[in-house]
Amino acid sequence: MAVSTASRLRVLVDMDGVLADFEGGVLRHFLARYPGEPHVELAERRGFSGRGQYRRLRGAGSQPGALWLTEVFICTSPLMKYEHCILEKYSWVEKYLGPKFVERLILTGDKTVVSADLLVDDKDTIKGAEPKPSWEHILFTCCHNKHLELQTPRRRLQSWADDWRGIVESKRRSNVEKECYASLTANGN
Ligand SMILES: Cc1cn([C@H]2C[C@H](OP(=O)(O)O)[C@@H](CO)O2)c(=O)[nH]c1=O
Ligand SMILES: [Mg+2]
Repeated sequence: MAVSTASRLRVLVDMDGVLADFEGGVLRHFLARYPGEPHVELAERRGFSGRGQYRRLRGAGSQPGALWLTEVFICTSPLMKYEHCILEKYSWVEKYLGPKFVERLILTGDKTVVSADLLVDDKDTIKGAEPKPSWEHILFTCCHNKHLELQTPRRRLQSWADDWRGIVESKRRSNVEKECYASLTANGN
């Protein structure tokens, strides 16, 4: 049976804050390096930039999810100070997800130009050169974004225990419906 292209789904999965416990790692590192210093508990984190919140305070790992989606790529941005982080990201993916996923690792400073159906990402606002990215952004809940109220129709994935299959399947259904509608209107029906 021929499979329509609309039923094939490409999902981009962010790395820090979604697959890797970025916030927990930063806090553990901070506590080890600056014992006794004021710090921000994960329950108190607000806003994407931890650095900003620490600045204000001073007056100034891992949780790989079970992924068996249609076509999954890891889509991650390197830090501006990229010397170590690029190698570390590749090593992390190989260690926790295996060599097959190394081939599916996309490092980009601009996720809006990557083409996919879904992007699961903990950053609340994702901007770039493409004003209308092809993907729907699914906000992955993280300590820094859990208090944000999303405007309809934006959707969240609370954790990997949440219903990611439901999100993937609803996207697939909507793609198939769009394709059917397009072919009906193209045929003058
Ligand atoms: C500075 C900063 C970076 N990051 C992550 C996001 C990017 O990875 P990712 O795209 O995998 O989420 C990377 C570069 O900014 O570091 C945070 O998650 N929080 C921060 O405060
Ligand atoms: Mg992230």
